[in-house]
Formats: sequence, structure tokens, C-alpha cells
Amino acid sequence: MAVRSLAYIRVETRDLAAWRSFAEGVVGAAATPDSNEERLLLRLDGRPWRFCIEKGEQDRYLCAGLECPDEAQWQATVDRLAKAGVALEQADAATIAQRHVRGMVSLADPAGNRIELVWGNVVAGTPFVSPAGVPAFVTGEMGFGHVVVPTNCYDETRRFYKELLGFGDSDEMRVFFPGGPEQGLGMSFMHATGPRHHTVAVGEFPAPSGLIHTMVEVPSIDDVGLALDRAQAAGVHISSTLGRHTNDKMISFYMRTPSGFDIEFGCGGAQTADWTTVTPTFTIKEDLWGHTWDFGT
Ligand SMILES: Cc1ccc(O)c(O)c1CC[C@@H]1C(=O)CC[C@]2(C)C(=O)CC[C@@H]12
Ligand SMILES: [Fe+2]
Repeated sequence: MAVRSLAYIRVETRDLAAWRSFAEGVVGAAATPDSNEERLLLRLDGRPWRFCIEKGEQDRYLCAGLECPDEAQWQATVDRLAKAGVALEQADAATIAQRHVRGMVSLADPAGNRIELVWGNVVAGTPFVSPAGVPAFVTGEMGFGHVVVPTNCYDETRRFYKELLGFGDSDEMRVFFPGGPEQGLGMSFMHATGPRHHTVAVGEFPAPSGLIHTMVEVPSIDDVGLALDRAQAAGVHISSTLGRHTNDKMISFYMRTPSGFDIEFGCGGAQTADWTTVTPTFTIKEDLWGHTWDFGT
């Protein structure tokens, strides 16, 4: 009765052309033939798409597609949410077809972050070919990566993911900013049932775009370095230099998307096959090395 992975995200943008050149030329995602002036669908793997970028009036993150492994687990999770009094919106057939899933309800977490709870593994049937030569993205049963969402009600938001969506604690930390609160700002990294270290993290930070960042993973450090070269050549804002996180051991850098949030681009993230074998950590130094931040404007 739990979420296994991050299936997709949806994003709104005023500038679809900017997103297309960023996604294809820098990230190395592949725009699908279904893309048009209203909607850019981006592949990272054998799924029909992982990012849906929609033309709109604002630049902002819309929602995460969180996936249950099968219909029974999805239904049990939906029932638990309903019993807890969470407002659920049943998706119609057209929406389910557009998302390339088998079932979907939409809802919000206590901080107002939108979630589409889905099930179904639709296979595109054509190979993923990166236009930037990325050999592959590390996805599969781990999902495509993670999202870090903002919250102004930290404890309640953590409880929601753990008690209602079946997440477990991987790591917690307090982040100290100059002029920030003395007790620091909370960050909570939570795992779904899949092996990825965290699928959702919540941070006590504001995020005007709606998202702090989303992460994609590639097989090797050279794939990360080549992406950093492409980002710098394209004049993309580098939000953080290369570094290695203490908690999930990922080596990554962060860059600014046209919608104002960051993409973390990394490799070497820790995986756990059996979550009963690990004790959640509390990290007091965020990085083993690197990750110097430039939050920009
Ligand atoms: C610390 C950490 C561990 C694993 C991750 O996948 C990960 O993204 C992070 C960094 C989280 C976090 C952030 O995203 C925004 C800027 C933050 C708050 C910092 O200034 C330090 C930690 C950073
Ligand atoms: Fe991250």
C-alpha cells in the first residue's frame, strides 16, 4: 500500500522553445513526435514520456506523478487517503490516456504541492535515443529521480508522505543560512518502496516556481561532466558546482531550468534493495565535498 517511484513531472512554461532547446541540447532528453506548440513531451527512457512541459501563462512546476506498483496497491492507497479526509479528484479517461497510465487520482499534500497518484507501466515500444548523446538515464523500477518540494508545515507534510503514501525516512538534516533561524531549516529525505535513496524530499524553504529541484541520474561521472560542459556552453545558470552528497553519495551539479526551478544532474546514487536493513540517518554536514551554491536571482 505504498508509492514505489517517481513516474513523471508536469511543468508550465511561457517559453516552450526555450524548454525544448534546454531539454534536448543540455539535459539530453528526447522530445516525442506527439510534442506540439502546446505541449512538449520529453523521454528519458522506455516510457512514453517523463517530463510534460505545457504552454501557459506562468513558469512553474505543476505536479509530480507518483506511481504505485499495481492497481491493488494504488486502490489501497487511494482508500487510505480518502479515509483520512484528503480531497481526491478522480481523473477522466482522456487525462489517464494523456498521462500514459492505467489509473489516476489527483490531490495535494498539506503544503499544497500537487500530486498525481498513478499506476501502470506503459511501454513506448521504441528506443530512447538522446539527442545530446547521453547513453541512458538511470530509471526503471527506481523511477526517473526525485523531487524536492517546499513546505511551510514541515511536520505535517512529512507525516502525510509517510503515513498516507507509504514513504519511509532515509535522512534528515537542518540547513543553516546566514540570517536564517537559529534552529536551521528542516529537510527530510524520504524513500518510496523502490531502491532509490529518496523519491520525495521536503524542505522548509520557499520556492517561487513551486519546486526546489528535480533530479535525473546518468550512469557515469563522464556523463555528468559532459552535461556540465553543455550547460556552461549554453549559458545556463549553474545553481551549484559539482559535489557529492553525504546522504545518498550522489555526485551532481544543479542547473536552472527555463521554469525557474533547478535540475540536479548526477550519478552514483546509493540504492537499497531492502529498506528494513537500513537505519535512517541525521546528517550534520550536507556534502562530502563540493556543492557551492549560487542561488542567483
Ligand atoms: C543535501 C542534499 C542531499 C541529497 C540531495 O538529493 C540533495 O538535493 C541535497 C541538497 C538539498 C538542498 C537544496 O536542494 C537547495 C539548497 C540547499 C537547501 C542548501 O543550501 C543545502 C542543501 C540544499
Ligand atoms: Fe536532490
